[in-house]
Amino acid sequence: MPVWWDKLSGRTKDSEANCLEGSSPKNEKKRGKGKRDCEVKSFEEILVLPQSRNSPRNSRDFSAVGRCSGFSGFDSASSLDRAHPLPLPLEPPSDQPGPVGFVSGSGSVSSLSSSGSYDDPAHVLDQNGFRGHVENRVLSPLSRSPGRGSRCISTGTSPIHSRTNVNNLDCSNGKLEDGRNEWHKLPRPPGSIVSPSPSYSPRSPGTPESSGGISSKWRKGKLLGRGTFGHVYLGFNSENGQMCAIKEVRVVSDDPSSKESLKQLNQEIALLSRLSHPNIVQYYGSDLSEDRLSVYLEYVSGGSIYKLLQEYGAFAEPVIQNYTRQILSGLAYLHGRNTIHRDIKGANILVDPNGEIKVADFGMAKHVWIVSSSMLSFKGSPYWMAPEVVMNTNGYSLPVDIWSLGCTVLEMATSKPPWSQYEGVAAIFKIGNSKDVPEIPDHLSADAKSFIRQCLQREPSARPTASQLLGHPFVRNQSTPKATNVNITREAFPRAFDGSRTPTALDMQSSRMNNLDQDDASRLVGVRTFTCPRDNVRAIASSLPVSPPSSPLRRDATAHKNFFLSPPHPSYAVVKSTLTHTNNLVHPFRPNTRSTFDPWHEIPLFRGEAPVKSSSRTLL
Ligand SMILES: Nc1ncnc2c1ncn2[C@@H]1O[C@H](COP(=O)(O)OP(=O)(O)OP(=O)(O)O)[C@@H](O)[C@H]1O
Repeated sequence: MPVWWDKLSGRTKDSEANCLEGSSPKNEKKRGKGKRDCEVKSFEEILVLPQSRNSPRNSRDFSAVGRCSGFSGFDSASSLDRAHPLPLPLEPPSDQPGPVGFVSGSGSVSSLSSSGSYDDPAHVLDQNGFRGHVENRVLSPLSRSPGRGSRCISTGTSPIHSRTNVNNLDCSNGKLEDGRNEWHKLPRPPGSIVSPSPSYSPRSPGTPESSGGISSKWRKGKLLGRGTFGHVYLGFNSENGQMCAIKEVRVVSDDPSSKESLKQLNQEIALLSRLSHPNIVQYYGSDLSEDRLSVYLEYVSGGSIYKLLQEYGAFAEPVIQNYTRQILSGLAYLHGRNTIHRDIKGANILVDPNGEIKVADFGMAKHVWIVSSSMLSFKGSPYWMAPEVVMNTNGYSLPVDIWSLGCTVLEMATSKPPWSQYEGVAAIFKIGNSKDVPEIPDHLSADAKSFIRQCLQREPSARPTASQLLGHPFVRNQSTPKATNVNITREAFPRAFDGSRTPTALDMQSSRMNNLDQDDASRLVGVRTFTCPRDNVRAIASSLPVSPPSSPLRRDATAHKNFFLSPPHPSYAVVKSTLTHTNNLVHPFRPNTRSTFDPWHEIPLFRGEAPVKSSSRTLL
């Protein structure tokens, strides 16, 4: 559980106990005083409280208003805008890397409803049936120990195990003070991460724990970059020499843009805290201090693809192949967890000095959620945006990332995103209203062209999935041991690795290519004559997080639209029908099948297939 959680939730033994006894309406009626104690304030309520009364600028005061174990969201008025409760990451028992603790007894799922988290797409069961960080709250022994009037026995020698840091998950032995075993072990969900604390690094085993809370472990260093939602600094742990990236958003109680930034960062935490993959930037932990929310992330020192392109120009094809394969690998993992990134572009893909790719910036990411009604918002960066996002007719789903990947491959090949010859608004209409696909440069190999064409199919259902694309010859024909990554990357960007230039992060700020500028915004607002996507463009203008925080696009970001998602990606159905017609094939998308059939050879195989009908609707 992050250090700040208790600050926010203001747990007391009594209130916690009442909360943990279950918060079903039935129980709440029974509990009387307990109900009052357990009353959950939305984060919005917390943020708008007058300074004189429980000022949120003072973290102690958060505790006075944020009772129990959660809050219902930043904007309780809108189910779409309902924020994710800040996640409660778990520290893995040091001696038990596999299983996680499970709280038995009264720390029931029903207590979770008080946080409103059931309404939250990021808290639904993933395809493996695991509940992500909602369950973390249940799983954490600490989430209930205070409420039971007991505290955990600390077995660690580090001050991290002190009582003041109970929320740092010090109950690794699963025992309460009185020696009772209060939790039992469950198998860890596949792909789940149970220890997103900064001291945990899956690729740096044996990292010693440091004293104090999460924030006290890290000293803030130089500015690495600025994003739409805050600043990113280098963090250094002077006890163990480890580095991290600290993404910070300021908490300003009555500032809507601060609220939006917090919401966005909160969403990023919610998703990232459940992910662990070599090609996805690793989440370490988070902390809410008096006036800012900080997220601790794996530090990726090479900068983004966008930045490398700005500095060194277009990449050679082997580099593109290598990076693309790694991005795909990250996407396949993400999509396998029904999560859409929604903002794949060079600026959000980081490269480490070994040439290892890390997909970053999950502020836009969403869990695909099957529900009876749905709402989607326009999100993404215009030049990388899939047509279905612009058109907003049938909703969208995982294939939007595949389109954006195609755009990113073009970006790597030309150092510019597709449609870059058009102004932002014109590009949006080009994407949404025309039948054109971006130009593919002649100098690319046939495999590269074929790969890009596959990604940039206007019909989302025709786009192969990330897993399928991993079998495409463009990325399949690589041997990519780590050393190869290093060599390819060193060769392509010698100065990035010889110390002759340390790229500054400030020059990473968004360019016109990445973001609509203010002029674009005014023009967007003024658009009246377009027929088809006019409403969509308006919605984009008001909800796209593609402009600087000061832009009216950001300040007036209120519009969201209701619509239903496309049916599930039907590529597998297409494959199935293909198999019916081509007897021998076992799996046409994997190399070395019995047939010599190459699914990537020609596109028409995927064309003209009607989407599989589905009655389910998906919420983003
Ligand atoms: N893990 C990291 N390691 C190193 N640098 C990072 C890391 N995360 C972010 N940065 C730097 O900070 C910059 C801004 O980060 P990021 O894009 O995540 O912020 P954001 O507010 O979410 O941005 P956006 O405007 O794209 O939504 C990046 O371009 C990069 O230079």
